[in-house]
Amino acid sequence: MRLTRLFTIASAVLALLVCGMLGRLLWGEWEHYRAAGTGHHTLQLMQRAMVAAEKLSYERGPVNAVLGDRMPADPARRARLLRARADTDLALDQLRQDLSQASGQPSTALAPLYDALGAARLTVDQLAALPPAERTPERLDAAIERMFQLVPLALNTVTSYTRASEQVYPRIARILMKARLTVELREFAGRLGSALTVPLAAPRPLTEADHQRLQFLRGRIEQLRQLIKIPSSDIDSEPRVLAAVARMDEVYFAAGQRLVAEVEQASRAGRAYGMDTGQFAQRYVPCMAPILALRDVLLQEAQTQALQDYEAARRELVLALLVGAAILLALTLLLAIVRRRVVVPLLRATRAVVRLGNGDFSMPPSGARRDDEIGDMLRALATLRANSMDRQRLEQERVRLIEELKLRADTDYLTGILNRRAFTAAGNLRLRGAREQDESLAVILFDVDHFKSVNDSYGHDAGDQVLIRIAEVVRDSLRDGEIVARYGGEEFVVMPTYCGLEAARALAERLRAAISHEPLTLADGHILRVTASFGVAVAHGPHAALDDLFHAADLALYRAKRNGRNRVESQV
Ligand SMILES: Nc1nc2c(ncn2[C@@H]2O[C@H](COP(=O)(O)OP(=O)(O)OP(=O)(O)O)[C@@H](O)[C@H]2O)c(=O)[nH]1
Repeated sequence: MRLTRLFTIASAVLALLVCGMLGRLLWGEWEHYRAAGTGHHTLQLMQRAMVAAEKLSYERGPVNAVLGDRMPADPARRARLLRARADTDLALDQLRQDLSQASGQPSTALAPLYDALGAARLTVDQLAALPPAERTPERLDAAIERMFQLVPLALNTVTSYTRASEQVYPRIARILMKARLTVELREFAGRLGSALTVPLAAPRPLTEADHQRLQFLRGRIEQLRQLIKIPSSDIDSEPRVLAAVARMDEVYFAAGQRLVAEVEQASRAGRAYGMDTGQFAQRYVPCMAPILALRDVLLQEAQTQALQDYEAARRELVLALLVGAAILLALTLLLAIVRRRVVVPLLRATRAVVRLGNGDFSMPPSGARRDDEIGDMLRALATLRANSMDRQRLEQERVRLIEELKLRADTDYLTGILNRRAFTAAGNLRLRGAREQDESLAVILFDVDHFKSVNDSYGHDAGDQVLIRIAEVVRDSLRDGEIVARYGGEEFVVMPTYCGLEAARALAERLRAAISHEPLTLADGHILRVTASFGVAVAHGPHAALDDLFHAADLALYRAKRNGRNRVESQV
């Protein structure tokens, strides 16, 4: 797998793993934050439901007062009942609104309670409209029982929300439990007061059943009191909570219970009660207020803790977001650095090595100044490149020298045209071609006339200049395929392309004329004119040999010399 691909896949896998991990972490924190928000809201709902239950309990006091009223009815008692009902309705409406808001649609959770409340109020109103004599104990019991049934309906709502809050806030579950117990305590305290409604309204002495009922309710109330007092969390030792509990003991369990005991004692002694239902309620109901005050203190503590949890969850979510963003940023930076500092230089180095292997030095390795392992590698690569370039240069020099040597082996050192060895080789090749193609091959041998006198008169260097110039003149006069060589001393040989004797003679004549007409200017300014004598020979047929051809040309040249020089002779 290519390194870039491997790096891309590794980066993607790493990024996925980190994102997954961060996603899981953030999701957990988000859930915690959302649950804390929902739980906080639920706690508020629970508080509302408790208030509604309390108002329903409270409404029974004015109901008892109205039911125990004589004729004509006391307008103050009526007005208090209407106020109590309005308070209950307001509390229920607020609870209904909050429930609707929480579920996002109109809530029907309180429908059974509303129905029962409407029916109970109707029963109370119908009974209150009757003359006191017709308000029989059975009718009064039935009306009060209907009112009793309302509180459990409201408390069901309280109970379900208490559980919901406890799930989100296990830490404050014990506080909520105690708040719930105070609501129950208030309810049973209310029932204790209501148990005296009928005897006070009649008025009549308490029956044995009344006593038993009072005994049962007192037992339940004492049980709830003990449960509330059991230390279960740090909150129990909070000064505010301790003060609220002491106030409840002092007001309800001392003054409130004493009032109930007074009625009981009066009944046992056969004395008049000295108060009717309304007067009793007026004294008894305020005694229950500290129970609700304790509930409110506990709920406030629960709210405070829930708010702290909500804030803590929010802080943790923000912190997790920041940490997540920092991790992603660090990972991105790390991958970018690894890519820039390791992967890219490695790829460039690889490309440079591959090019070096192919003899291409056009890509110098960059970053060799780096002070790390990659820098070491790039420096080694630069050294390798320099060495390879040196080696290539040496190799080219060697090839050039070999070619030069080869050229020198084939070239005459003075004139630069072919030497005798190279001409013999070329001549033999061409002779073989002539034999194969059944062609004629000619040789023109010529020799500078009286050359010794040139040397003698102007010096050996001047003689050399003459030889160089004659070679130039002849070379310039030849066409492609016609070869000229220095055969030795002042003797030259020309081999035309395949041709017969006449064509060779014509060429020899042209060369002779070119040499004789060319004025030769020496280095010292002297102008010379030299001539040359030419011998031409032609070979043909399967048995033609180069030596024979030269020999024949040499004989013709000899004849040209003998016949006066500066002329062309051919074999006979
Ligand atoms: N400067 C110079 N002279 C050379 C070279 N090779 C041969 N010679 C001279 O060429 C002369 C040839 O002289 P000869 O063989 O007597 O012939 P010639 O004087 O040309 O007279 P003919 O050939 O009969 O016309 C000699 O003096 C050689 O020394 C050379 O490379 N350079």
